[in-house]
Amino acid sequence: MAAIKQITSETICKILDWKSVISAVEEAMVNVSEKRAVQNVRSVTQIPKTDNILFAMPGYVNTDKSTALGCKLVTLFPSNAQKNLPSILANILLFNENTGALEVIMDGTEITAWRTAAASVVATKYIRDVNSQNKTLAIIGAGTQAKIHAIAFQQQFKFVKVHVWNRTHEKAEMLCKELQCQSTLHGTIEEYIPFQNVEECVKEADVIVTTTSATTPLIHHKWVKPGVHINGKLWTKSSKNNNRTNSDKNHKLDLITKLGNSYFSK
Ligand SMILES: NC(=O)C1=CN([C@@H]2O[C@H](COP(=O)(O)OP(=O)(O)OC[C@H]3O[C@@H](n4cnc5c(N)ncnc54)[C@H](O)[C@@H]3O)[C@@H](O)[C@H]2O)C=CC1
Ligand SMILES: O=C(O)C1=NCCCC1
Repeated sequence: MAAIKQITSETICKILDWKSVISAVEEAMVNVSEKRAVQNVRSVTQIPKTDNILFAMPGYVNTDKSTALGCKLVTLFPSNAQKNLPSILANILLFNENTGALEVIMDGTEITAWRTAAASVVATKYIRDVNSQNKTLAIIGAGTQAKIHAIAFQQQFKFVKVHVWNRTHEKAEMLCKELQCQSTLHGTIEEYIPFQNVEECVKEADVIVTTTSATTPLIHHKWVKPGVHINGKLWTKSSKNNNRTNSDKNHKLDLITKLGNSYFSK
């Protein structure tokens, strides 16, 4: 049996670039839709009496360009934040499609983070008229997904303002400072603004990304502009809270399009 190849996070980080990742994610979505890829529903193993979860995410793709059989194994340990570790850690296993032998184990944490933001970019690209309308992006949260969404969205769309709200305001301030420094270094002119209040953060937004682990809604539909595009990035035990927005009988959020985890309201 051939030796199993191991690809570390250092190597993965050197390889990833936004143009390739966004185009690969878009291609993967098309392959799933056109049945060139098999993507079964992930299995969820929760460790009893904890919030800790192991997800198994298998997949197979067969196109003119490539064939691959793989499985991503992801852990979600929410209390890792207090240990200075990412709450989501992932590894990806690739198998020989003729023999089933394991050939590659690669770090999947960065790939998962980039893939998730790239999926939001693709959804936003198709649902919004990105060039003429997207002036303000609002990000709810200031963790891993908040930062990577800010980077991916600015790479693709160049919003003039990026608003950030987080439960702990200092973290929103820190993220804005970090992103502002990076944009200054790159000579771009966008403004990163931390908000104390969620309503103020989202009310002018053309696109919203929710990136928290909150289990109750944080945004009320009455606060958002007509036509706003909302990307909901999350995992909860209760799928009914999955878009982290609120609506009631009199003011219904009208979901006219759903693509992956993304919603558009009119
Ligand atoms: N990191 C990744 O690669 C992926 C993450 N996700 C999902 O995205 C969401 C965020 O993940 P990460 O950014 O990795 O986590 P993180 O641990 O880096 O950040 C979590 C964020 O949620 C906020 N938060 C937690 N509980 C809250 C509450 N009750 N109310 C308001 N805010 C609260 C924190 O302040 C922080 O901003 C999670 O639901 C996760 O399952 C989904 C796919 C991939
Ligand atoms: O890879 C993904 O997609 C994940 N979604 C929810 C949390 C675990 C990873």
